[in-house]
Amino acid sequence: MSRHIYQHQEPFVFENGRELIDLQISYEVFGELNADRSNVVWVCHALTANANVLDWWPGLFGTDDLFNPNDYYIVCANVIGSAYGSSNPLSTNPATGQPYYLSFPEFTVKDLVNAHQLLAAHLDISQIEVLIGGSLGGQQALEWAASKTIAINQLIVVGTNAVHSPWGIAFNESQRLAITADRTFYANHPDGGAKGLKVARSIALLSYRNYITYDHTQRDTDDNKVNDYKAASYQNYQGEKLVKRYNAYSYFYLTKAMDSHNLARGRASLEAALAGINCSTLVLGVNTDILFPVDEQKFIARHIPNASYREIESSYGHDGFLIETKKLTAIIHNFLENKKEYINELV
Ligand SMILES: CC(=O)SCCNC(=O)CCNC(=O)[C@H](O)C(C)(C)COP(=O)(O)OP(=O)(O)OC[C@H]1O[C@@H](n2cnc3c(N)ncnc32)[C@H](O)[C@@H]1OP(=O)(O)O
Ligand SMILES: N[C@@H](CCO)C(=O)O
Repeated sequence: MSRHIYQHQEPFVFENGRELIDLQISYEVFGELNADRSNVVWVCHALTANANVLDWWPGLFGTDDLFNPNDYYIVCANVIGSAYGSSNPLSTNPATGQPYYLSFPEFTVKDLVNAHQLLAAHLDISQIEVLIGGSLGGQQALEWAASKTIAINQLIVVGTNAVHSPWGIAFNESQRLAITADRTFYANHPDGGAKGLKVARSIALLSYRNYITYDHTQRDTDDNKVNDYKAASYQNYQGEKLVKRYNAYSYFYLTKAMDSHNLARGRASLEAALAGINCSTLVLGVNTDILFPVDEQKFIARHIPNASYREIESSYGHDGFLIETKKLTAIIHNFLENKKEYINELV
C-alpha cells in the first residue's frame, strides 16, 4: 500500500461555478500496474469511508481476496469533502489562512467524479478494467461511466441509484437538521456539531439496517427491563463511534452531495444517460435494503444495454454491501469470468 496526495495545479471549478485554487486529492494504490496497463481496479468509496479500501472492504479487497494487489492495480481516492485527506471544509482556505468550515464550496457527485478523473489523468490511467462502488460510491461510478471520459471495461455498482430518491434526501435532511440543531456547528471549531453528528449517525443507522437486523442483534432478553435497552445503547454507541473518527462539516457537505446525484442533470433523461453507458455492467442489490430499494438497481440494469442484475440475500439491509463480502465475491467472480452469460439479461 502507498498513500499519496495529488495536488492539482490549476483552479478546480465546481458545477456551481465556485472554485478551489488548491485542490488536493488523497489516494492510495495497491499492487503494480501491468505492462499493458490493463489491470486497473478503481474503487469509489461510500459516505464515511476512506482511500484504504483494504481496510473498509475486507473480504472483497485484500491479499487473499478477489481483488488483490498481486493481480490488480487497485486505486481508491478520497472524495472531496471527506474527513480523510482530500480538500474538505476543515482544510485551510488560502485566502484567509483559516479553515473553510461552512464557506467551503457546495459540491455534487459530478464534482467528486470530475476531481478523481483529474487524478486518473495524472496517474496516466486511460483505461479502467473494473470500476466499482456501493451506495454513494455506486453513484460516483455511474457518473464516471455516464461521463464517458475514460474507457471502462467493467462496471460494478452495488446498492445505489441513478437519481437520489426523495426518501434518501429526506433521511439526509433529517440528519442535517440534527447537525444544525447543535448550535456548536456554527462555532467554526473542528469539533463543532459533534452532538448533532452523533444524532445524525443514529438516524442514518435506521436506514442502513432494518427491523430484522435490530430484532436479531438488539432484542433484550430481560422481560423485567423498563430502561437501558440494548437498541438504545447501540444507537448511542454507533453515533459516538462516528464522532470519534469524523466531523460534522464533512458529513453535512457529503450528504448534500448525495442529494445532488441525478444522472439526468445536463443529459436528455435518466434513461438516456443509462442507455449511453457502454461497458459491461453488473448491478447488485441487497434484498432488505430500505434506503436504496432493489427496484432502483433493477431500473439501472434495465436501462444500461449490457447490464445484469443480481440480488444478495442479507438481513443487514443497505450496509449488506459492506458486510456480505462472501456473497459479493461469488457473484462478482462469476461475472468477471463469464461475462457473456451476464449480458442483456432482462430484470
Ligand atoms: C478509521 C476508521 O474507522 S476507517 C472507517 C471505517 N468505516 C468505513 O469505512 C465506513 C464503512 N463501514 C461501515 O459503515 C461499518 O463499519 C460497517 C457497516 C461495515 C459495519 O458496521 P459495525 O458498526 O462495525 O457493525 P455493527 O453494526 O454490527 O456494530 C458492531 C459494533 O457495535 C457494538 N454494539 C453492538 N451492540 C451494541 C449495543 N447494544 N450497545 C453498544 N454497542 C453495541 C459492537 O460492540 C461493535 O463495536 P465495535 O465496532 O467497537 O467493535
Ligand atoms: N455505512 C456507510 C454508509 C452507507 O452507504 C458509510 O458509513 O460509509
